[in-house]
Amino acid sequence: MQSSSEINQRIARISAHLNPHTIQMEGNSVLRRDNCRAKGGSAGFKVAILGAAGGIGQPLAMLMKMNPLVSVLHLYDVVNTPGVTSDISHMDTGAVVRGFLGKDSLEDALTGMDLVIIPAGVPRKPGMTRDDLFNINAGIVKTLCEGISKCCPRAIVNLISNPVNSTVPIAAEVFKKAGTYDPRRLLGVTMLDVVRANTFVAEVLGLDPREVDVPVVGGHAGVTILPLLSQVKPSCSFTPQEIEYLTTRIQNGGTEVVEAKAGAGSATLSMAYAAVKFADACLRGLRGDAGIVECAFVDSQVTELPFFASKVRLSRNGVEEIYPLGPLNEYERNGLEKAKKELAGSIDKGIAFVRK
Ligand SMILES: NC(=O)c1ccc[n+]([C@@H]2O[C@H](COP(=O)([O-])OP(=O)(O)OC[C@H]3O[C@@H](n4cnc5c(N)ncnc54)[C@H](O)[C@@H]3O)[C@@H](O)[C@H]2O)c1
Ligand SMILES: O=C(O)C[C@H](O)C(=O)O
Repeated sequence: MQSSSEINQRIARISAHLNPHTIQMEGNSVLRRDNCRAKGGSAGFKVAILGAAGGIGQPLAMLMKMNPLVSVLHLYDVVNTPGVTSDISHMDTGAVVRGFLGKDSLEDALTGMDLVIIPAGVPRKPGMTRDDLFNINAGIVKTLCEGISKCCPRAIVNLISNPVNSTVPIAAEVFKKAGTYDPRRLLGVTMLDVVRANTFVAEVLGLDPREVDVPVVGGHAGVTILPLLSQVKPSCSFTPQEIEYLTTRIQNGGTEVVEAKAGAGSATLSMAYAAVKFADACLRGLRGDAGIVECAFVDSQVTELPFFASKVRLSRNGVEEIYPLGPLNEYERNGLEKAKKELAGSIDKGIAFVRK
């Protein structure tokens, strides 16, 4: 026979399951939020994913749960987080997973985080540009960044939501307004452009993509995506036709996926892969590993524009060093001028959105 206190405990556990606002799911145990134990938690960093129930968010959450550098994983969305959290929390890896549903739980989701990854917002449909997402996603990113300023102002922020060329300036303005802006800690994620460039270049060269390193600079939309094919490692050369083919394919990689998905969204799986590769680099930087270099869209003085994507070295503080573009050939110099012209407008639009 069970005692009444045992029965009460069981009822509390069942009601915690049923009320998505009050549950926390930790490893294999489900506990009320006001009575939590970090059971099974390993030493590591606390990471929040905002938009965790989406097309990118779900595989990203799964891959971050597999990352040994993560001790606590917070999954926040305005829909469906209880199901995603329950599902992912059954994985027998070290990270403790907690789900947060709806805007009232944003502050709890963010408090104490070391890294916040943001794939929240609407994706493109065929015929749309990334800028067509501005009207909806600008407001979403602004609200989420206000929460970050308040609850985890020293967290590293990886911003995925499009248009990245405008959402990163929006985030910077929100942080400036709150007095919490540290340019080293805000990074627009352009890793998917690098991942695509490595893949497409490897195909042309007949190499394993893991052996190829293509710097991609500028921004994350159309002509602002500028692969520097003259700086590919291992050192190689391309015909003018190959350069034209590769540049166009890398710049249109996102559109290629949007069209293939025919209305069902944009890149999610390759993006989750790229986001985890980038987040892992940020976490290794936070841990103090040396020589972590990746491309990212950051507050920059590499050009006359206030934000620009180029190679950056990551450290305990986020972006420790921003590398210059290096020698460009004529094709790349022309590409750079086109990229800067379009980028300038997108950056201004983001800044104006917050200052208005
Ligand atoms: N940077 C890149 O390289 C890159 C690559 C692919 C997609 N993206 C962008 O990432 C974003 C997400 O794409 P997706 O395919 O995952 O879209 P999706 O619609 O599948 O998922 C988005 C998620 O965001 C959530 N969301 C909406 N408003 C929110 C809010 N206020 N707070 C928290 N969550 C909120 C939705 O509920 C949904 O679960 C899009 O803007 C897309 O363009 C960027
Ligand atoms: O193309 C998109 O709209 C999504 C993303 O920016 C991508 O490059 O795949």
